[in-house]
Amino acid sequence: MAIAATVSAPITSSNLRSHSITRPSSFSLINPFKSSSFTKLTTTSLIRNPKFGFSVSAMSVAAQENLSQTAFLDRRESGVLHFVKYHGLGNDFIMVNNLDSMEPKVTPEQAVKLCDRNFGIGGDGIIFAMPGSNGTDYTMRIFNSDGSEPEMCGNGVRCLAKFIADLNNSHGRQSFTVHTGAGLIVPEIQDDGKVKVDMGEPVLKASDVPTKIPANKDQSVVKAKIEVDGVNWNVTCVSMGNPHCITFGREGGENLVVDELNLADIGPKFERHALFPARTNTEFVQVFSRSHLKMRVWERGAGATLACGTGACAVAVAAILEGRSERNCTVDLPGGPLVIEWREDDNHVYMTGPAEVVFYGSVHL
Ligand SMILES: N[C@H](CCC[C@H](N)C(=O)O)C(=O)O
Repeated sequence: MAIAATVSAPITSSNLRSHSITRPSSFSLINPFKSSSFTKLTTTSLIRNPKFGFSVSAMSVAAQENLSQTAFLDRRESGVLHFVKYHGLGNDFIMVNNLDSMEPKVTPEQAVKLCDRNFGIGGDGIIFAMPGSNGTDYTMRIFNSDGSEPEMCGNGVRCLAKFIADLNNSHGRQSFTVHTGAGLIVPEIQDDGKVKVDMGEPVLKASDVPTKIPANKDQSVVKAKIEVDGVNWNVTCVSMGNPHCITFGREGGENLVVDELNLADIGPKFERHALFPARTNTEFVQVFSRSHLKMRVWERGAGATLACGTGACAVAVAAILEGRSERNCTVDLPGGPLVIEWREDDNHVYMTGPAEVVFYGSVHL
């Protein structure tokens, strides 16, 4: 599959005029950053744009049309995938409008190539907005950047909510019901543009996480000990639809200083540990106070990411189970903070955070 990505950055007609034409090309560019309307650029040449360090292509500006910014996603050219890039605190996804089918438009093998940050678009995963099922508004499926398919993605479902609003050209407070591998998930776009997500109930039963770590009397794994590469770690295991192994430190050691960890070394050893039959996401946590935690994450199927929404939820649950945190807390991730609440009355976990569009583009599959 040859990927020839056309990428549009925050460009305006002014900075297009200011650059010399370098070589001909023939692909269409989307300028989604016009405030109220959609300007379709047709191109016959490539313009090098030193301001953004990569090429944009534009030759003439077609008449402005009052279409949604994502109208180009409706264009159908065989072998071309139109997408929108979103991120949630730097955990970034290629978003695909898959509303016309329950079959993903991209295979797991293609997802690996598209997520490659040198030879593809780049991303921690690719997310498909699909028709609803079991009475929900939508369905979300996701492929990790290694091509594996997880059950759920917290940052991703916030991005999905904003993507759907974009597709519908709808604004303001709105919520959707989304069917996922973790069951029903309900994201709500708030007045300030952040997204609050009802992430459902955490799963604590060891065999459902799943983990083979010997469980407590109540079938959960809380403050258990596992040996990883000759070191004993204290861990608590939680599923948010996907498996999470949370550690606040080594056995007998002081509290973790997470910035000192070599994630690339220790992360894969947890991810592929024999005690996690479906592999696991692993969160390393530092406690600042009973309402303020800091974490780094090595994600199953994606490696070290800047943020993990299900991971932040699992961390809050583990901290509460270990008596380290209140039910409302802020979890600092490398990409920014998430606000998490594990509500006693419905046992649901709620996560609030941002989701931002980065660019629109099209690639030849
Ligand atoms: N890599 C994860 C899925 C993405 C989770 C993360 N990005 C989030 O925001 O929850 C897994 O295989 O379970």
